[in-house]
Amino acid sequence: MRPTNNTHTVDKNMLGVFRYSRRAIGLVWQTSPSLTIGIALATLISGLLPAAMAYVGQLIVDAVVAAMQLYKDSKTLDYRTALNYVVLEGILVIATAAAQRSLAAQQAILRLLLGQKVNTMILEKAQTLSLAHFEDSEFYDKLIRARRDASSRPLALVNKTFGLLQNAITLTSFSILLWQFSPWVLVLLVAGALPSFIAEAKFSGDAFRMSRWRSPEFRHQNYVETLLAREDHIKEVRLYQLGRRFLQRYRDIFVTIFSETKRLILRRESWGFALGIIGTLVFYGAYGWIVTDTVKGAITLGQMTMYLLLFKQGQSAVSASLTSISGMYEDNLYLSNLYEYLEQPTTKLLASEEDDTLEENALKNSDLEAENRKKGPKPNDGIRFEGVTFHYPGAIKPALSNIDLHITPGQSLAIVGENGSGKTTLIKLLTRLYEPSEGRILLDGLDLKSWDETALLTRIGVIFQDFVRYQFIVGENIGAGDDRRFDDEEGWKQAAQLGKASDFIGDLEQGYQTQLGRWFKGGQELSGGQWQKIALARAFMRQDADILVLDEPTAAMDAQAEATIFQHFQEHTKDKMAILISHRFSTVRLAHEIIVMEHGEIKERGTHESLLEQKGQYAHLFALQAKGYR
Ligand SMILES: Nc1ncnc2c1ncn2[C@@H]1O[C@H](COP(=O)(O)OP(=O)(O)OP(=O)(O)O)[C@@H](O)[C@H]1O
Repeated sequence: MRPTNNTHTVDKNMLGVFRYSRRAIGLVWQTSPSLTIGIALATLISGLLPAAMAYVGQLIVDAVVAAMQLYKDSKTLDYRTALNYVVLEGILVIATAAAQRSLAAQQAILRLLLGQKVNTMILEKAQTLSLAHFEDSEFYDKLIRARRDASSRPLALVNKTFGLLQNAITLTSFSILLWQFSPWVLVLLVAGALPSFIAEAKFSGDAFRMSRWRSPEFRHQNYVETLLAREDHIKEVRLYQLGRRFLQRYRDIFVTIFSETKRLILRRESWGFALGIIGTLVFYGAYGWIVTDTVKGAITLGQMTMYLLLFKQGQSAVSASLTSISGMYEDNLYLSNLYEYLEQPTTKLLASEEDDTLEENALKNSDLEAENRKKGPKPNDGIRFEGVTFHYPGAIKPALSNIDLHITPGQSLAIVGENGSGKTTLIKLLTRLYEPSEGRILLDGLDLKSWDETALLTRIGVIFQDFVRYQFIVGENIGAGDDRRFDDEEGWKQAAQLGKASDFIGDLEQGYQTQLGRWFKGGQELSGGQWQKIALARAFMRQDADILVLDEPTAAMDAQAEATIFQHFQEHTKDKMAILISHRFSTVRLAHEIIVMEHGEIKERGTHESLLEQKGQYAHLFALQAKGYR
């Protein structure tokens, strides 16, 4: 993956380090205005106190020198002034500690709140993205990168911005004091720091860009880690004795990432050292200058103490600023990545220009009433596929070509075909997970893309072959079929009855309250067939849905159980549309209409009897399977 343009822009423009600071501060402000103000105040106080302490230090030394002189001249002992200053400095030290502790506490609290906020934003955005986004590996990398460090980076950027501000305040107050010595000292202070600043900014940019290019490798390594350590993978990895091979792969990926990272670290540190020396030399040159001026009597001993302190602290403030800047650069690039993800355009499924019929154009007008999108102009017309062709993003061959279909309420359709013939893809288009590349799909006479999403989805109940096994309690696994009745215990029971799951649920010690899966304490694992019954019950939970789709969720059951379930399913979906994908002809034959798919096209269609008469592919496969059962 190559760096994007905006990382180049940041690279070219040194002020780029502040690019996202405003947004990060905005984000922090939204999270907690009071904490933001608290942090700003604590920062300001921490910034001013060092200069005040240095100044009091000068007053102490000068008071001591004056008191010594007084004692020498008149034998009068008066150390009250000096001691008062000592007390004052003690108070300032306590104030500094208070400001720093309060800063640390507020930052820690804010980190928790901000982490939660940014993660929620990332997850909310994920809900608006299409399935294609998740299948796109580059986009997936973006998502992973955005989630990694989500809790720390924005706050780190704010802390560093404030830290930089604090150092700027400190350095400005130092400058005011140093100005009295000589304006040239200030020029030296800035000039000495410049080379290191440039080097830091450059290397931080390099480090981030490298982590960006390396993102696929990191993801690969994470994946191998999952294979080696996750409960659902370990079984197969053990039995096939793949552990050693995968571990080697894990190490190999590290080696590729490591050598380049190591080179960068070494380069960064050696340049940092070399350029840092220039800064140190300049500082100590000025140091010498102050010492000689004191010896010559141009400044007092107290002033010398103060200037030396200012110089020493100035040096650390400058190096702290450099560290902040280099860190900020990385944080900024992280934020650019976060915003790139958050600003990813989401596909709008409404109105495309090229639709033909007048009726459609009228419907797809921009002022199309929201109500019109909740029902079609021809109720009970059912589902129509009209010349539907579909290419997966990046695929050369279409997964579906030129599909025409019509299913009316009360009808059931079975889809058969070899693996990869396009059966699941057809369902993905029907459920609007993807849009057709050509042609259109209508429900009750209205194009799917014009339908209001919620209105459309409440009409469809689907159980895919890779349905989700929620690591929740049994009841919630069923309730998930209808969000409005998620906790409806009566509803769970009825649906479980229809899905033939109630018997085995009754045998579970805690019935519907049994925790499922192994992820959480006390969880109970189910057999493949039992999970499928739970999934079926979930489909039955969706009472308002009049399009029900079963994409092979019964494959782990025996043929008899599958046929009984489908029969049962049809009885309870009398005026609904039922679509079944199955490789079992004993079930398929029960459907009103059957289509046979091959390479994304419909090869044969008809009832079981008419297809047998055609003596085509269907008849051939049916005979083969029947022979197997005999
Ligand atoms: N997300 C995807 N991205 C790209 N190509 C895909 C994707 N999903 C499926 N395909 C391809 O589309 C074609 C149709 O796949 P589909 O899943 O619809 O087949 P199917 O008939 O349901 O197969 P099976 O009986 O094995 O479930 C296959 O060639 C497959 O490789």
